[in-house]
Amino acid sequence: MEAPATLSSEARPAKIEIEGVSKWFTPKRNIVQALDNVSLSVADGEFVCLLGPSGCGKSTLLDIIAGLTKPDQGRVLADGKAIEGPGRERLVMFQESALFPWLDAFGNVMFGLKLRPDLTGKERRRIANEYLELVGLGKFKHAHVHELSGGMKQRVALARALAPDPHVLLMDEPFAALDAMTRDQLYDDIQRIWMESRKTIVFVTHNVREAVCLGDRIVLMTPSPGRISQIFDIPLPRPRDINSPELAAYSSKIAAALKGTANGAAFE
Ligand SMILES: Nc1ncnc2c1ncn2[C@@H]1O[C@H](COP(=O)(O)OP(=O)(O)OP(=O)(O)O)[C@@H](O)[C@H]1O
Repeated sequence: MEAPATLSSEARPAKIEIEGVSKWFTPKRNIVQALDNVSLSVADGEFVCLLGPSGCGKSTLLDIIAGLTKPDQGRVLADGKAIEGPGRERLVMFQESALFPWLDAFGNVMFGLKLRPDLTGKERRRIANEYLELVGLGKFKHAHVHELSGGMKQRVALARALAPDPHVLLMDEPFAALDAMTRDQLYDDIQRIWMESRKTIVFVTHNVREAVCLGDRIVLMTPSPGRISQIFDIPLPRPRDINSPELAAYSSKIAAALKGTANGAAFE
């Protein structure tokens, strides 16, 4: 099950190449090393989960891929070019949906489409409708944010992130604040959408089962400083059922590996 980083992605071209990335923060005159010499290649169309305890640098790494934060050492390439800043080809979806409360669902997705000035207004409206249908919210396009459940808000956020057609979708614990039933439904949806679109997805989580349900590979990270400790291939067929015994078997192996890391006991 365990595989070196280079093996599983060698057949496909690399979409994202993280090369020797280190990052330090200096809060209140302390020095925190968030990432230490992290290297990882993510293949085109691959679904990679970054898994690890709080503080191991998952979000920092995602922000660096997004171009929101710069590494202090090393570099990240997207399609062979150094990432200089955020761009519409790499969009982030966060734990909190960050929707605009004064807009309805349709308006929020249309806002995301401002990143596509190449499209006409008519095309943007068609695409916004298409993505709201894709996430199962066609009937709620005129619902305002306060009328939507937590799961529906995350669906709108997903439609908003997908509609501009990014090459890479970066997801930072997008389902962590949702109840288990809503999450299970979203696991089905995100797998269906990924299988249809074959976007490259980098997904941050501290939930082992979630990572096994979604990832082609799971990148296990350890804190202080943030490093990659192991990479697991998950060759289970899709769509995967988070409650299946096969998935539970993988989860328990990975959870055991986590127990060997600092704070490993804190994992679900
Ligand atoms: N802007 C910042 N200023 C100071 N320290 C930071 C900043 N961002 C992150 N850190 C520190 O860097 C380390 C890695 O943080 P990061 O948020 O990337 O970890 P994480 O694995 O995503 O954690 P969590 O699962 O809790 O979100 C932590 O020690 C954190 O306190």
